[in-house]
Amino acid sequence: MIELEGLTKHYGEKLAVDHLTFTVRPGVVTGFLGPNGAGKSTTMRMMLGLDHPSAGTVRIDGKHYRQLVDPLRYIGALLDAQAVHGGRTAYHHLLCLAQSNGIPRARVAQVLETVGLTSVAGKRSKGFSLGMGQRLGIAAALLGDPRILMFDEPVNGLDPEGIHWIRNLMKGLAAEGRTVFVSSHLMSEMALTADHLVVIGQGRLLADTSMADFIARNSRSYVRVRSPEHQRLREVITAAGHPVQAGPDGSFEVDGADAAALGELAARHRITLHELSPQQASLEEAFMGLTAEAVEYHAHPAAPGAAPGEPPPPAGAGPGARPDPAGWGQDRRRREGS
Ligand SMILES: Nc1ncnc2c1ncn2[C@@H]1O[C@H](COP(=O)(O)OP(=O)(O)OP(=O)(O)O)[C@@H](O)[C@H]1O
Repeated sequence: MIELEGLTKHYGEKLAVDHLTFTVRPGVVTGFLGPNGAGKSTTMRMMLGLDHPSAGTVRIDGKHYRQLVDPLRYIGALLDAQAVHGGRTAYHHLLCLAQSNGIPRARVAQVLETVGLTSVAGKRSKGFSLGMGQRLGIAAALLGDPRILMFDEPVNGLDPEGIHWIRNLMKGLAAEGRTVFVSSHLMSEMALTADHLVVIGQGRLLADTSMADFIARNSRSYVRVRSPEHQRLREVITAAGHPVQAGPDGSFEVDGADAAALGELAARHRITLHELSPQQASLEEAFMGLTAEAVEYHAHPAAPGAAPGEPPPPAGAGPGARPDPAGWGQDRRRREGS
């Protein structure tokens, strides 16, 4: 278990991490999300004792990182896969780590096998591809057989087979009762891997909840219906008190309704349905809805006729305004009355 209490980090004037309090629990994969510059890497570095907090504490199974004897046996991490002594072979890189952390030599061959690098164990890592470097970093994280694992962008540079492999690896580690904390910008992958999410923006905690709850809270869910008796169905649904909006291809969308109840309503009025499908946003859409205001670095479409290098208009103003994806951030704010 990892417990953060009021964790804060200033870099000069910059408040990179702002009073973060949350707990990463064992037995599930916890995803760590936030826009670029939100403070994820800084938080992870402080969790590993690599950066000193300006305030607050981190406890690893109840202890501060510096109190851990042979820390690789408690917590394994992949932070910067390129931070490897490139002149050493993969085997020697891992052997040095094992020897300096009291880990038996036999473990080196085991983790090389786990990550699929046995055949290149004798090669210098400076010749490794991005994906091989990533696998070597993961091997180092697994070396001490730790109860807690932390991965910063682990699928960077991995091909689809590699992405599939790391997804199953993380799920398997969590199923063994380990604590798995992982950051990624790849939302589709995170949606398949994580059970729980911690989301930060501009250093502050925005959400700490299950994947299903996060999507339900931060996006619009509705039922799409389609019928050859379009107008009659619309009248029946409206009369039942459900607001209706036009959808694509002659369908319409009913907010806040249950698909089964709508199907029964149509059946009672002997109306044929061609479609009755509950719709829910993806994790990516929910994430963008929640973090729209916490995004630090925006891309702006080039204004027609703008000279190269001309500064873009401010976010939220004029033709260069950043679109709120499907207005979901607004929907949420309206629901919450803010
Ligand atoms: N050593 C440093 N000195 C000064 N500012 C820093 C330093 N490290 C990070 N920052 C700033 O702190 C903020 C948080 O950075 P951090 O790298 O933790 O964000 P992140 O969420 O990991 O971003 P990304 O998704 O882009 O990797 C950023 O504004 C960054 O510029």
